[in-house]
Amino acid sequence: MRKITIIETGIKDLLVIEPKLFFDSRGYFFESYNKKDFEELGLHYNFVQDNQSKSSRGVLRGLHFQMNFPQTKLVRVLDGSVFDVAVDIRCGSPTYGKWFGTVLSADNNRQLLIPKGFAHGFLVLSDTAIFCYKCDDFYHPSDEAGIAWDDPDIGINWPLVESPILSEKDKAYPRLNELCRGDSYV
Ligand SMILES: Cc1cn([C@H]2C[C@H](O)[C@@H](COP(=O)(O)OP(=O)(O)O[C@H]3O[C@H](C)C(=O)[C@H](O)[C@H]3O)O2)c(=O)[nH]c1=O
Repeated sequence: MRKITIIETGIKDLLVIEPKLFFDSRGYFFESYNKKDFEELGLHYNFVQDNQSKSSRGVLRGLHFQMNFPQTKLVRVLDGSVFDVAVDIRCGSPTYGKWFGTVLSADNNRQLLIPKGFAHGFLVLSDTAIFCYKCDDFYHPSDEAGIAWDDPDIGINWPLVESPILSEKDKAYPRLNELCRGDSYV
């Protein structure tokens, strides 16, 4: 019995994944990742690194990607809720520059499968949020890159109630049109 449901996002390869929960008098159980289920759905990834971060309400982390060592990410929320966003920056993609956002929370247990070639970020909606994710390549600090969270050409509709809390690094990222012209990154 397959224990995940796939929800299309309108952007090729970017998928929302809903796990099947098993409830009983003690609470619930679900498999947060099963390689066999993924492979039966044609989703062939070899995740090599798990990450976890905790953030307060209003924190926005992103939009990040690794330039030469791009990572597929399978992201979810263990506690609280976030508005999670992925932007297609695959040069030449028919949905290049298109964004998709969805609420990931400890209540909906939804996950977002973000393939290589996307920039990723999230805004914390709850008092705090614990965010965790699997990556299919390792962290390469010198390879980190990013796009301005408020790039007007992308036009992400962040559910902001006030200015987000950003790292100095995230405040300084360029707009997408400064990154990619034609079929390659500049
Ligand atoms: C990403 C990463 C970071 N670090 C260290 C480097 C810094 O000393 C510290 C915080 O790093 P950073 O400010 O880049 O963390 P985030 O802002 O959460 O970055 C992540 O947030 C967005 C949403 C992503 O999708 C990326 O996975 C990642 O860029 O953790 C590591 O040691 N390993 C890692 O894989």
